[in-house]
Amino acid sequence: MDGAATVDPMLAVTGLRYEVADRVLLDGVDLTVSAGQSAAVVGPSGSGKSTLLGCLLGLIRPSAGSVQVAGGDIVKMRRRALERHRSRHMGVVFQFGELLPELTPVENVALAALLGGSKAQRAYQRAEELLGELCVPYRGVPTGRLSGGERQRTAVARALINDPAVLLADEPTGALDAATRDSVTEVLFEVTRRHDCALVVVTHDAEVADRADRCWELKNATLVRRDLGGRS
Ligand SMILES: Nc1ncnc2c1ncn2[C@@H]1O[C@H](COP(=O)(O)OP(=O)(O)OP(=O)(O)O)[C@@H](O)[C@H]1O
Repeated sequence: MDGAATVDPMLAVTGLRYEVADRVLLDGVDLTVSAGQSAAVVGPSGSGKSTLLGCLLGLIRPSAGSVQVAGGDIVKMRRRALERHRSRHMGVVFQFGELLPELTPVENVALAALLGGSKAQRAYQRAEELLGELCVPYRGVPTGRLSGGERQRTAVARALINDPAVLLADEPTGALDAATRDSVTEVLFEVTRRHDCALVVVTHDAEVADRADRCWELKNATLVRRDLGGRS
């Protein structure tokens, strides 16, 4: 959908329901995130956080509810339209980066733009800019040779390359040591503000959850607001 930059909230989830086997994993889940804002989703293992993220990405189709991304309801979209919408308006950072280790960081980041339909010169130029902004060194060596933190910053650059309205992160610091975790956390929240994205981060990491504007716990299939040390 064009003109997404003017649509806010960038992400609006309403009445989401999903059941698997005989268990209801999501029931009446509502979540709204505006441009430049962040929401953390926490909860015990098995509570359904990955399932929720799958619904937000359009990889899992809920049995009820809507997921408005940049003004378009992805639940109602057919596969091709959904893939286009996702590539155009959503960026994802996974726990282990999910980058291609043989490609350079520039190639990994540019690839997402090329798949999104960008011209090669523009894709590579933008990839260089983003990697510079996120302080990824050695942009010409295979990504597999970078440190864990550098790889995650490359993954953040890749998530940003198509100027997404919505940024989703699944345990982005889960595989990092404490010092690296802090720098990746900083980058994630900083780019959310600078690039005016709506960020949803699923995390077990209290430090990450604490940085978000809002924190929600997935409990008994619904999202319950968690207090962040007195912040509202
Ligand atoms: N297709 C499926 N068939 C059967 N059970 C499923 C299916 N998908 C998810 N589940 C179950 O639903 C529950 C929620 O899974 P989910 O991966 O969303 O939890 P989670 O909160 O992300 O857990 P973790 O923090 O460990 O990653 C789990 O008990 C899982 O085994």
